Amino acid sequence: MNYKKISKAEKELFDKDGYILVKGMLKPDEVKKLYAIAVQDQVISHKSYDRGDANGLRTKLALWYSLGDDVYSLLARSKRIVNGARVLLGGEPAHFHSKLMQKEPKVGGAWEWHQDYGYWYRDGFLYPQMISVLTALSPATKENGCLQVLKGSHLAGRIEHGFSGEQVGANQERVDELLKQLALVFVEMEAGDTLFFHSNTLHRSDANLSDHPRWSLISAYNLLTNKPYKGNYPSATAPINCVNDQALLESNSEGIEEDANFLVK
Ligand SMILES: O=C(O)CCC(=O)C(=O)O
Ligand SMILES: [Fe+2]
Repeated sequence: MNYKKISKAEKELFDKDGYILVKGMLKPDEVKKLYAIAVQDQVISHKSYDRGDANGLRTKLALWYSLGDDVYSLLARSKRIVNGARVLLGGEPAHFHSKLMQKEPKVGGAWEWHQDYGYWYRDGFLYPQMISVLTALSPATKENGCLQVLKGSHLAGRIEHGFSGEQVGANQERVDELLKQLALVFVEMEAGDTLFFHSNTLHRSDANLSDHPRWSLISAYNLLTNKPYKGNYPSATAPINCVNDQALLESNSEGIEEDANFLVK
């Protein structure tokens, strides 16, 4: 089977726009398997916490640091994803964390405009040499609150972030100015598509008021040399133990282990 590979042209686009969308990164069988496991995964379910938005709507998420042999981690460790991170970061990546986002019908909350580096700066990463890799496990549309990105906003550098309810958001005055100049793109995705975006790319999403869930897996990578100077994030300071792209389909894992190092809220 041939799997997608990030090309030089995609890297150039990423450098210019701050993101690239890779259609069909996962084969239909793979995303079907991943989603079926995710929705019945009791460990994910009880390790999840929620984040409220300004209207009190809540998105559930489970976040863990070190990668194991569960199917989600196998995707985050797969050659195609790690190689994508390597090409786009321009060097050897390490894995910071992965999270399973569960934006349920009618209740899934909105996310304020932010840069992921707005958070990670506080976690002790000195450089924005970091990337988010979001794979849609179910279709993402305008109706169910797909991700929105401001094209080219990564070139603005890190923007000041402050608390906005339970979330951390980018300075609104700057966001408003950038909104006048840059294209706002609704990133609609089919299940199995993957979006790579720069850690300084401004993004947000609307609440999911539709009848359809929006689930996604987001893995964050840093350049291995960009180790955090504080905190305890073992996987962010070590090379990734990569697996072949076939590993996901070959795995017998039923879900994530109870003792994975989850973020506990
Ligand atoms: O998937 C979303 O709607 C936004 C999530 C996000 O940006 C984040 O968790 O940093
Ligand atoms: Fe984000």
